[in-house]
Formats: sequence, C-alpha cells, structure tokens
Amino acid sequence: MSARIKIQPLTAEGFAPFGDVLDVSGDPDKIINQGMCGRYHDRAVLDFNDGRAGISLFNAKPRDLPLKLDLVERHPDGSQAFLPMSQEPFLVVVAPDEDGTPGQPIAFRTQPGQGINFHRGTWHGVLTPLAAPGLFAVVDRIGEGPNLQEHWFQEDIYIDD
Ligand SMILES: NC(=O)N[C@@H](O)C(=O)O
Ligand code: NI
Repeated sequence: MSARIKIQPLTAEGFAPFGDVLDVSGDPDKIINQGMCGRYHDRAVLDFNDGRAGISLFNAKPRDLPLKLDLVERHPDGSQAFLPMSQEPFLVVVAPDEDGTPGQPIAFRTQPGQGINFHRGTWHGVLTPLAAPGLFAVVDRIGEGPNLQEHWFQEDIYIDD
C-alpha cells in the first residue's frame, strides 16, 4: 500500500496541535531599541525536561519532491525548534500520536522566514530543506539519554505538491 500526502501551507492554526509557528506576522508585542525593532516576544513553548537548552547549527542537503517519508521521530524529553537562516521555505512533517505510534502524517510548507517549534513529544519528520542553503539554527535539549523515538513506516508514503 502506498500513500501520497499533499503539502499544505503552514498556518499557526493548522500547526497548533503540534507546535508553534514563529514569524513576524501582525504587530510586534513591543517596540524596542529606540523604536528601531519590533519584538515578537516569547512565541514558543520550550521544554527541556531535566536537560538544558542548546543552540546547534544544521547544514542540511535540500530534498527533492516527491519525497519518500521513511520515518518520523519524536523527542520525549524536549521540544525542538527549526529556525531557518535563509529565506527559503522548508518542509515540515508532523503526525498525531495514536497510542504510541504516529497516525496519518501531515505535510506543511513554510513561508519565507517562518520557523517552527515542535512541542515536546511531537512526531515529526527530520529537518527537510527544499532549497539551498539548508542552514538552520536548531534549539533543542542538551542532556542525558537519547531523547529520541523513531517510527519507520512499512508502507510507502510520498509527500508532494
Ligand atoms: N537528530 C537531530 O539532531 N535532528 C532531528 O531531531 C531532526 O528532527 O532533524
Ligand atoms: Ni527531531
């Protein structure tokens, strides 16, 4: 059996069950720096359990569509944020949890400049740029233990426009 998942535009509402969308849509929460900067304050739910927050840089190879989705993963002990360091949209795949395994995956494409934060324990596809540079800052848990659960799909699942 194979399935095809159509990519949809990322929206805060659509992503809300899975995490936070980080962008500068709407008015800033405060104007700072002598009026030269809008601060969009405290826009993500970060959780690192017994670990600490870390910032890592990911230099990832862009992927072509259709993309075969081999696995999703989750981090039981921490949230994970993907913050692009370019204006290139990227692919975000999530899935609801169904008694410890992922349900039907959902695929989103970000708008230029948007980042995302997966809430702790959210099933997701790994970082997936769609164009170079695949350069991202990733904020996630640094701590003991693997903080990783993978689910490899038996069926063929393809993601496409
Ligand atoms: N493995 C790693 O650091 N990154 C993954 O968790 C990912 O979601 O890309
Ligand atoms: Ni991850």
